[in-house]
Amino acid sequence: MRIGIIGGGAIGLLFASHLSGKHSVTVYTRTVQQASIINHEGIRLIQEGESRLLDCVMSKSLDGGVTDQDLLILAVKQYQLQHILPAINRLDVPLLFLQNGYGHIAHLEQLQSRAIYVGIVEHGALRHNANTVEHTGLGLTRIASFKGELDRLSLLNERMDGFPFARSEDYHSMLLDKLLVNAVINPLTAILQVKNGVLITNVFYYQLFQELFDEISSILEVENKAESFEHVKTVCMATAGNRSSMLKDLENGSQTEIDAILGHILSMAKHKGKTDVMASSLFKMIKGKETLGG
Ligand SMILES: NC(=O)C1=CN([C@@H]2O[C@H](COP(=O)(O)OP(=O)(O)OC[C@H]3O[C@@H](n4cnc5c(N)ncnc54)[C@H](OP(=O)(O)O)[C@@H]3O)[C@@H](O)[C@H]2O)C=CC1
Ligand SMILES: CC(C)(CO)C(=O)C(=O)O
Repeated sequence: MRIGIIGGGAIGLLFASHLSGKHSVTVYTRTVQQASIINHEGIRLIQEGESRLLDCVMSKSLDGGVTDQDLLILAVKQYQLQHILPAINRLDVPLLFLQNGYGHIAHLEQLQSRAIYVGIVEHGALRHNANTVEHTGLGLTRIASFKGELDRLSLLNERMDGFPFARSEDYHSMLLDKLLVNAVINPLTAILQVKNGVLITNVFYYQLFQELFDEISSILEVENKAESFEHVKTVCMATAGNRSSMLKDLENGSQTEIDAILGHILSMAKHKGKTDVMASSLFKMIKGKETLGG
């Protein structure tokens, strides 16, 4: 299968390196320079302390347009999507969106593709440079259909050791589960400047963690709060040594995905007339830090 991946960041390079074993992969980058590096030097994948060079991945700048793909994977940050949409909105190619949060869903209706899938990535990935990515945490990618038959997505039927895919029947609840995890862990770790696990081990931070979960789960009208709390806590403990993506973004002086995460929750709270004191305060704190450059 010909697979195009838009975005040569951590997730784009991770997917390119794992999928290139069985597929013909093209990475569409923002800059001509990155495409040239990938074409000349390949992609280096670091995993479990070993480094592998994948030299069969092609790369092009997205400015040249997308041609002849059987599947197009969107691996840019949620706030970067608006610049990509003009390049894909008339394509009739199956599309797979991998963004965190829920903000991208609003864009999907306007696309002409008859098959649109959304995924949540439970792997950890860190980009070291233009063509090197480290697979920092082995997980899986869950995929659900936004539009079109999920059965037609052949990736779901492939056995790929170390890089599994799983189907979800309901995109809304799949994205909300991940949204809840990111909405509780990411802003708290980013503001308190701690690794994920400290939210559980520090008694005072753990109280904040519980209170924020309570507020957000009420806004999202989560049905089984006890089970959902355990899930968020389990993810937090399983990723105890991680610096969350929001903390890393602030440390790097990059824009965060706060709009797609807490921003979406705040609009739901407003719409439903729910209390959002903590979420609203954290939103403003992150925005303030972004404005100061991290
Ligand atoms: N990293 C992780 O471990 C995980 C990430 N995710 C989610 O996956 C998504 C992607 O994250 P991640 O890969 O970490 O982000 P990165 O910032 O590492 O990568 C985004 C990439 O998109 C590229 N890009 C931006 N604009 C364009 C454009 N106009 N045309 C082509 N490429 C463009 C950027 O290019 P440039 O560098 O040149 O600006 C960058 O390489 C996010 O929503 C994130 O939340 C989910 C789970 C885990
Ligand atoms: C699950 C978690 C919180 C892991 O760090 C994550 O997805 C992130 O940092 O964005």
